[in-house]
Amino acid sequence: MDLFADEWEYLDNGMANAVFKYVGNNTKYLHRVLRVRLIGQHHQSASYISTAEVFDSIHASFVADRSLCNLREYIVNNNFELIELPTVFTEALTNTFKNHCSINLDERYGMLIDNHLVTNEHTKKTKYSKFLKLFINTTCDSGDFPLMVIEMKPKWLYKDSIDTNYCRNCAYNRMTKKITKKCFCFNELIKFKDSNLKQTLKNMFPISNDSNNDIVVDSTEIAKNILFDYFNYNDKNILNMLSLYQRPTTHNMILNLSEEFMNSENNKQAINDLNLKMTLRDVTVFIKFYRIVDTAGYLLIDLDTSSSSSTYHKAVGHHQIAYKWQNRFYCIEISLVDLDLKDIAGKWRQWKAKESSLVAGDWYNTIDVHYGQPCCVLLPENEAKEAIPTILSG
Ligand SMILES: O=P(O)(O)O[C@@H]1[C@@H](OP(=O)(O)O)[C@H](OP(=O)(O)O)[C@H](O)[C@H](OP(=O)(O)O)[C@H]1OP(=O)(O)O
Ligand SMILES: Nc1ncnc2c1ncn2[C@@H]1O[C@H](COP(=O)(O)OP(=O)(O)OP(=O)(O)O)[C@@H](O)[C@H]1O
Repeated sequence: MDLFADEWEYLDNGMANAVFKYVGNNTKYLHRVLRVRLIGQHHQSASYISTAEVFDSIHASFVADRSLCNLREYIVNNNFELIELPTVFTEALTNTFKNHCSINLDERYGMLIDNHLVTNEHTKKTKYSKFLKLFINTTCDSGDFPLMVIEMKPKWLYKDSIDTNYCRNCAYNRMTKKITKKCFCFNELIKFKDSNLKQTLKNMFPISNDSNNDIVVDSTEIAKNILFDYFNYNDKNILNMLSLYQRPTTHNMILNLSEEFMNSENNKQAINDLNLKMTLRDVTVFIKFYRIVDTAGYLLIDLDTSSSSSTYHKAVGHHQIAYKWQNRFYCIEISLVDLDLKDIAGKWRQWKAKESSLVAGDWYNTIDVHYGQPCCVLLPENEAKEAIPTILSG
């Protein structure tokens, strides 16, 4: 056995999983995290979805199935690996980290994933909201630019109806008081009429008055410029792609769910599709930034200088793009994690109840001046179709 609890460090956890970072010397686990299931509401119920099932569904839905091929490389990039966890290891991990989380000891498997947060004691972490975090390693390995990582949970990236004032994210955040004053909305990064992408990026990453660290201020500015180029000129950007695959196939899909619909054999495909859409409405996106220089200071990637944008860019793949900004070269690398299949049989009633509360409370419409003006007004469906490519080529 080569798994030892004292070689793992607790990183974070959500509702269903805890994530541990490897800090030992075994090359097999270097730069990887281990994701294990927690004891939760449903961990002993018949509808519990195990790590092995999550792993198989990621493979079946996002890797083997070509219909979601525009997301494939953001997922393959994680190098997901299913590993069997010896009971002694899980027990030791549970004991060591019992103050942080309660691991499900019945689970036989964990998932190894590439570590996207290469944090250390020099990392400055800024949590702008529950849905947006920025990590900057203030020690610069690569030229004078630090390694930066943005972690975002963009949630629902479309509007079901153009007639409502707020999108689901804004309506839901107001209803649940998760966010009481809006600074930005992820839907503003999706192309829409009169969008002001530069202002949105400013609102997303405000420079705090007490920030006297030049590296943090300068690198955040560079990252904002690169992100502007990425969201403005790249129609196949990750948020456009998520938006495309998240959209419901019928109007009021969740509100119309019923026992009859859920129990009908004829609806199996529609139910699986909805489950996939709900999974994609709850994913995490990591965007890593670094400067490209090799040890001798030479450029590693030839850049396409014919681009119309102010920064020059070249796609190594959709998930990895090189940019030139003020005569320096940077790379962004994008990964998609937390692609857990939902327990649809156990959850659809909650989803319907949430949607009913949003509608009953008129949260999509009533304008709340304290929260901020709604500016998540998306393009009408016919124009949106033109803005977002529907050709699903690889
Ligand atoms: O209902 P939502 O939109 O609040 O989403 C839940 C998430 O809340 P959030 O919006 O991130 O604050 C919630 O996130 P947190 O654990 O609260 O960070 C879960 O992701 C939950 O999914 P699951 O039960 O773990 O499968 C999510 O539940 P699902 O609706 O995806 O089933
Ligand atoms: N590959 C990774 N590299 C680095 N950190 C990670 C990685 N995957 C997850 N994390 C961190 O661990 C946290 C919890 O992980 P994760 O989102 O998978 O848990 P979860 O229980 O599924 O969350 P949720 O309840 O939101 O669905 C994330 O917010 C992120 O900060």
